[in-house]
Amino acid sequence: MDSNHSSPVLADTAPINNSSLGIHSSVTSNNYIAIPMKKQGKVDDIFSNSWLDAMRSSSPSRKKLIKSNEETAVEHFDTAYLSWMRKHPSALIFMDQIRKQAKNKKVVIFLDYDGTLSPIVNDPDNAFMSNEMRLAVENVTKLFPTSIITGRSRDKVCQLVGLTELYYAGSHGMDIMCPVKHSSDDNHRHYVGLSNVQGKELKLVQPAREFLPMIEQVFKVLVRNTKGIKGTLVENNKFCASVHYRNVEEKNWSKVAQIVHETLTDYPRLQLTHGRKVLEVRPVVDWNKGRAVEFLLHSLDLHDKANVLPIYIGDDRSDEDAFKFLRERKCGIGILVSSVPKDTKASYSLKDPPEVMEFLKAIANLKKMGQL
Ligand SMILES: O=P(O)(O)OC[C@H]1O[C@H](O[C@H]2O[C@H](CO)[C@@H](O)[C@H](O)[C@H]2O)[C@H](O)[C@@H](O)[C@@H]1O
Repeated sequence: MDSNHSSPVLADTAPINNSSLGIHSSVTSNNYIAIPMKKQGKVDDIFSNSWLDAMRSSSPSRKKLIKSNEETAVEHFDTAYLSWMRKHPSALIFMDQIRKQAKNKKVVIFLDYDGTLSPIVNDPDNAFMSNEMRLAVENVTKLFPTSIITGRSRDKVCQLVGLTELYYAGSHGMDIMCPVKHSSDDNHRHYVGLSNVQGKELKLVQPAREFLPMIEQVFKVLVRNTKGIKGTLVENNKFCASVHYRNVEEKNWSKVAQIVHETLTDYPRLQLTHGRKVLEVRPVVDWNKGRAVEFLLHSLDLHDKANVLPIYIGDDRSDEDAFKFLRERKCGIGILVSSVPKDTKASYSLKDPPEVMEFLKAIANLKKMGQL
């Protein structure tokens, strides 16, 4: 691979038309789903098709070993994974290529939390990062400007990460705490206030602030409406509400989808995105993890393409907005964390959080040895 952007660009839209029902929904490359303004026809059909497909594919598990004979256990899936890795090579194996791209540039690190720094677990409250990972992140923050960009609320992720020398963007980038900008700030309209954290003056930027009461309301409605479905968990992520179905029996997934769908018909200013076994309800605003990366680069005065190399590591569909931003910017490295082949705009891949940790250690070592 000769550049940051040599993997194929994906088709922008995978249309899902239920035109016979008078409903036109589509999943875009950003994974936003248009919510039909009014219900028509048999809504059940919708959930048995597009939504359910998206729900099933949201967090695929690795296929089990299939023994082809006594001696060999062939993991058929590996063939597909290896072929996918030709397009999205391992950032660890291709570290030297990354080092060359970063040479004489200021590296800026962006990290997603769940599935990137912490393993995916059944209970979101138990998604802890290991102490070794925390140390690896801490070492990186001492060498490179580093931000965490997550779907979780900013408060929650600050608590989970527990490090102060980095910047946090919660609610898929809609709640950013970052340095006070030195030069012109074209996003000043999103500015909410100043905060003093351990003697450092930081500013708070919340582009969807007006939606706060609406999200609080829809959160309560979703909790009430999904109460009867065993295993459902609704999480309040401040500027979005996440409806988890990881612990719901698959036969009930269509019920979860239907409830979320019906709830959203009362909220035309909210939209739905899919994450890993989670339906994310968020405001219809032109803001996402990609916009957050762009905003942070400006706030850190690190938007100069000639001298700065942003590296973004994430595992989920919402991270695709950041990968897309870097790809379109033609400067930056997107790394998808996945142990299965996935459509992505990232250039490189890492298999799982332990590999992310190895990558963070490796890039920190290169810097310490003066090779970056
Ligand atoms: O942007 P992220 O940091 O990746 O956050 C996305 C969502 O992550 C969390 O949910 C996911 O991880 C859980 C814990 O491992 C898992 O149980 C769940 O199935 C995953 O979807 C978090 O709980 C959500 O609020 C975030 O939006």
